[in-house]
Amino acid sequence: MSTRLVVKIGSSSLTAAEGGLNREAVAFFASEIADLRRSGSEVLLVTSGAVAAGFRSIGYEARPKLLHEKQAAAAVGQALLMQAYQEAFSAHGLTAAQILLTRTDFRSRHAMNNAVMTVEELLRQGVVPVFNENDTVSVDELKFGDNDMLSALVANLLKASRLLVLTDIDGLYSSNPRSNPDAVRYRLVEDITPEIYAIAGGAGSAVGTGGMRSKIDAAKIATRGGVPVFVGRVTESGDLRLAMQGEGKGTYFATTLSSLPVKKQWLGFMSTPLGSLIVDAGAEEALVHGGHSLLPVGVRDVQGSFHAGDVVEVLGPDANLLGRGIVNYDDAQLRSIRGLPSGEVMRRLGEEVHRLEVIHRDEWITLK
Ligand SMILES: Nc1ncnc2c1ncn2[C@@H]1O[C@H](COP(=O)(O)OP(=O)(O)O)[C@@H](O)[C@H]1O
Ligand SMILES: N[C@@H](CCC(=O)OP(=O)(O)O)C(=O)O
Repeated sequence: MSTRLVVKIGSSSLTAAEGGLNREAVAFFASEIADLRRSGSEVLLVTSGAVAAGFRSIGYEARPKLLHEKQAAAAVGQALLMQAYQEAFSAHGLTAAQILLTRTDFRSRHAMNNAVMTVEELLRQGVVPVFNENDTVSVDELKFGDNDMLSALVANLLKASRLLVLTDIDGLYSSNPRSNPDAVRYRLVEDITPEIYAIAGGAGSAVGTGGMRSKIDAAKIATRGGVPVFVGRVTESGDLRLAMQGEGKGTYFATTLSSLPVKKQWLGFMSTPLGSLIVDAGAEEALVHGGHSLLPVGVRDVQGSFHAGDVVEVLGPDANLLGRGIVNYDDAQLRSIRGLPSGEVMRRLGEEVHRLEVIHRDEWITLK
């Protein structure tokens, strides 16, 4: 199978702080991508820059902060962005396709599977899919977060060989090098620990959002789904190839995990939980380390209103998130049997019980 790469380019790499699209930068990245395509790699692009490219054209002096202003700027900037990509790719004989997504598009597994099939078809036809969040219609609670997150979800769903997150800095440093000149760079991160989170700070420029922290969030999700990640800088011809080959100017995040089935990706990262179950220490151990299903006896508390078949979050005794699963009981039913041994559950509910487990292990993903 050919190498499949997801390349994410941040606003800071495509636009100037005072706004407006840097067409030379777009042409440069298109030529780097075309080079990889020529050697047989499939490339999917996740691009930011719509808001930054558009705000000056409609008269704002700086990147707008209000939602409707950002949405207006994105409506203009996304068209400019795609026009620039179309031109830049066509100079290399390539066609670009625009895919704008919001989180609601992935609420149902059916819709998500359909989007995956469309992208697979574009790749079969040799097209470069270009993703961005559909900023003009998505509001905060419907957002993926930022494009670092979107790129991780795309990389997992399309089972990429590697995710390359391109930004204006050559990787993760021991603290933000903009404020600490003595900061040292990490070349390889094998495990994304709380210490790694602690050193990652916010955005470094007037156009970037999320900073290093959102790249670490994205790396965590991608590596969880079996996709290794590069976060760094690509400024000279050949840099993207080096980044793909493991010799780039940046930090590599390794993974030993294999790819997650699409159903579990949906469950973990796209679904909307409708309630929470608090479980005891024994159930935490069984779910997270034992690979077992959750039984009523381990459920301490039930929050929210849900039906059998809905997605719920599961929290440990300290209220820490353990994971998500598809629940086999309605919330009222579950309240009446929580903490009970299985024999007692059968006695009380009898024929009402379709599946004894509260969450079956096949319908569970650990997120701890
Ligand atoms: N520990 C760190 N190591 C490296 N960069 C960091 C760190 N903490 C914060 N940053 C900042 O993260 C910025 C990159 O994120 P961001 O501005 O959101 O870029 P993009 O637009 O490419 O997504 C860097 O320019 C840097 O200032
Ligand atoms: N979707 C937005 C970008 C959001 C975003 O994540 O930006 P960045 O941190 O520059 O990758 C846009 O196109 O302006």
